[in-house]
Amino acid sequence: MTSRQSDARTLIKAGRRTFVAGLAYAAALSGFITLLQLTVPIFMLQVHDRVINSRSYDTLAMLALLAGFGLILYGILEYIRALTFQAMAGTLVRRLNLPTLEAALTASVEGGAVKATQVLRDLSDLRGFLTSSAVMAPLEGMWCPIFLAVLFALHPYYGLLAVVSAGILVALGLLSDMFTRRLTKEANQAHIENISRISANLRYSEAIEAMGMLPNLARRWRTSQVHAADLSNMANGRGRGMHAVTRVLRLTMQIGALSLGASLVIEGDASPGSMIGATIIMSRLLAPFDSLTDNWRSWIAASSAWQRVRELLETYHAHRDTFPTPPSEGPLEVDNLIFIAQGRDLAVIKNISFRVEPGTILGVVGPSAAGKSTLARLMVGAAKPTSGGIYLDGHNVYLWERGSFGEMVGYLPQSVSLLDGTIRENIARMGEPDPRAVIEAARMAGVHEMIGRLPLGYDTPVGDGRFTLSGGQKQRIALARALYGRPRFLVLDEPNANLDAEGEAALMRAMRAMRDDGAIVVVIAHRPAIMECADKLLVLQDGRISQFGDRTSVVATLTPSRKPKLSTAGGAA
Ligand SMILES: Nc1ncnc2c1ncn2[C@@H]1O[C@H](COP(=O)(O)OP(=O)(O)OP(=O)(O)O)[C@@H](O)[C@H]1O
Repeated sequence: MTSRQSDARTLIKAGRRTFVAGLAYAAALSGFITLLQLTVPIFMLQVHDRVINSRSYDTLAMLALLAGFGLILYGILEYIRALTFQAMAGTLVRRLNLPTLEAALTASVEGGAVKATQVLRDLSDLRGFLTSSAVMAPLEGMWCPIFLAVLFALHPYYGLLAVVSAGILVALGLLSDMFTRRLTKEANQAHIENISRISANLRYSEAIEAMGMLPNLARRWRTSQVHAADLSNMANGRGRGMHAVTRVLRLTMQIGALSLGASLVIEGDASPGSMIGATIIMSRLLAPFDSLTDNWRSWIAASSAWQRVRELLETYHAHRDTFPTPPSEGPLEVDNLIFIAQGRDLAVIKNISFRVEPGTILGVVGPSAAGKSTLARLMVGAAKPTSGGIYLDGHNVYLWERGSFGEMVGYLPQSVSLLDGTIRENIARMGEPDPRAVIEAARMAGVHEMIGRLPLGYDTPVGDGRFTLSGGQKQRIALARALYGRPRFLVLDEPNANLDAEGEAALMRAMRAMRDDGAIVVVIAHRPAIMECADKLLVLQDGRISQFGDRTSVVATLTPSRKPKLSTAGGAA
């Protein structure tokens, strides 16, 4: 068992414990609530059998007082039970929120974005379920024997009728479940996949719009939607049918109870009061069975949601250090690093090792699909090495506590996306912005003046889906975000892809300033000009290091016959 799994299991166990403890407490409360539900039938029984016969107002007043007290207590306990579930839902979601979000992030990095979105939805559905009436239904059902005991005490026939009726309703519930369970599950799954697929596609709305792909997408979506709707309709149809049968039977049973009571009264075997009381108790007893199937379905849906949360946590819960580590002042060491992507056989990074001292700019070049971006992701701990490791001052970057690691690291990914917030918030990495540090980072990225020219300046809202900035502007703001707080370790993946000459010059100035400050700067680029400021060059080819050393000596060893293969390195020459 890996540590990642054991950590996730502790979390899952804690979640289950919270649920079971809350359920046990609520079950005990439900016992008292069930007893107090007898208030009205017992009151009616007493009024019929005592007050009407004795014509005593005193007795009526006393009974009304006792019943009032019982009902107030009932209301209070109901309220406490609802609060218990609310607290349980709150605790469960609070405990799982961050780990689930972290696991969802890891899943997204590893290509499981659709699954991740669904699970975040599942967590919120679980919260809804835990505060719904469906979760209470079995608790109420488990105290049914109290009602049964009272019915048997009133007359054995009432008890027998109740047992038979409850048995029939349970059998109907099971039958209904048997008819609908598989269909409901398939319909839910189809619906989830549908929504996830279309929301994933909507992120590429510009390409869809520009190339007129909507009709094709709509056709595909409609086909899968019709399939999901068919399954859902079939399951609902069967469920509703069974529900109608159950309801009719339940009402018939109540009529049966009243008829039985009437014949017992006629025979002199029971009092009229007991007839009224028994009918009410009978209806209370059978009421939960009415929505047995609906509640059952909610439980199934909740258990599937929990299953998905569990799976995500077990598969993607990243085991990292929880103690902050001080910023590194030491070298970057890559040690026998191998990376095999999930579900792939072939390694993307094939056993590479190198070392870079502080105060160095390392340029990484190589042909397309050589593994450069993967190496960048591994360096910043966004991907987990399959074996070997990457160390900063001797500490494993993947295991590093994320908060302290983030303070020390600047990363500009290949595909830049700004988060939903203002420019100021984005540069400050969505934390509390330090105005001086924000402006310093923006100046270093050469973007301060450009931001100043925007109508709302640093308060301009940006993020996916907002079209306020050009590609180059976004890239420079993302560069400022990477430079924020003068990180000791800077990884820039294609930072000049969208930059003009002025932007590129600012970028090189920033890289040199960081290097002179003692930082390690790793830069991946296809456009060669930027490699002029590199101290060392690493040529990556098919996941292996083909050259590594001082820029001048690496460039010198690149023979003309090899240059075309390494267009960027060749350019650097
Ligand atoms: N998570 C992953 N799952 C599957 N394949 C992956 C994953 N990460 C990387 N790869 C594969 O590894 C190879 C290298 O990808 P990478 O993005 O690192 O190349 P690159 O050198 O940065 O290329 P480019 O210069 O075109 O950006 C590609 O074939 C890619 O499909």
